[in-house]
Amino acid sequence: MFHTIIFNHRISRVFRERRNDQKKVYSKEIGGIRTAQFKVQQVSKVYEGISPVVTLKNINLQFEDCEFICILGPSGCGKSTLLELLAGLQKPTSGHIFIDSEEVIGPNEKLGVVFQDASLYPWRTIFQNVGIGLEFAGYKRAATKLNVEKYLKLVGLDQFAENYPHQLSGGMRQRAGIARALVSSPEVLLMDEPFGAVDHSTRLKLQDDLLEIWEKEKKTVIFVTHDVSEAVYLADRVVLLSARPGEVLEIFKITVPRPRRRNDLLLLNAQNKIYSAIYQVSSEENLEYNI
Ligand SMILES: Nc1ncnc2c1ncn2[C@@H]1O[C@H](COP(=O)(O)OP(=O)(O)OP(=O)(O)O)[C@@H](O)[C@H]1O
Repeated sequence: MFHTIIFNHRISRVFRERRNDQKKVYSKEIGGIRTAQFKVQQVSKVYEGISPVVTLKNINLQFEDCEFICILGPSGCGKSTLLELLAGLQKPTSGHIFIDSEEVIGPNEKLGVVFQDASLYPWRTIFQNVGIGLEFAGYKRAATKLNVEKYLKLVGLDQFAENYPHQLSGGMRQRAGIARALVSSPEVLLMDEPFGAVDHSTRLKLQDDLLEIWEKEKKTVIFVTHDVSEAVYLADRVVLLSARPGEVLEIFKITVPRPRRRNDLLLLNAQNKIYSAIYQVSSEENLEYNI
């Protein structure tokens, strides 16, 4: 709920501020294909307090257009913090994040975010939840309706537009969260363990659905997970973070052709390579990975 309030408050402010000067360009591209140059330069994050928590250290990353990146790491290594920095929901203590050479200093309409708990308003229907960003941005009802319907269909929820979140399963609520993030045509989709709270078979189905959406929508996707098999199945590249303070330990390029089969030996090999890297570090430095 904390995420929901912060997210919606900041998003609505940003949308309102930019509405007038960007509306023309933005409406042209709504529903269309937009991609971005997205990079992270020397980013560190320290949470100040009685005992400051150094969470991320010297992160350098560059994301390619339409790339599917998974950020993998042990519990508490700073994955969610990194995603919140990328989303502009928090500021780095040092370093910079750029999208299309514009520094990310707050929520940005080029970035769509999906959290672990879907963060839907319980008093709004699924249609109203998905359309909330466009509503705040002042889009005309007809344009909003067209886009919301398009994305509800894409995530398989067109029959549930008038339902309320409590009338949907956890997996369906996550789909609604994905539709809400996509409806404003972001260039980058940021996902923080979006399937962490659903059962195993729903999770596998959602992974396949997400890949199908990604193929159709051509977005850069940055997906946080602590599940090695999920990362390897989804990603073009897997960024492995160390235990806190999170540093980039290794980046694995997953070259297994798509569509992938879960029991493909090449995928299993890729998983083993990542496990080896994790265990090597664990035994050398006594790190604990909850994977
Ligand atoms: N707002 C905050 N204030 C102070 N410390 C924080 C804050 N948010 C996170 N932390 C600390 O930063 C560290 C990283 O937290 P974060 O949630 O980013 O990790 P994570 O890798 O996503 O963990 P998990 O996989 O368990 O969700 C933790 O030690 C956490 O206690």
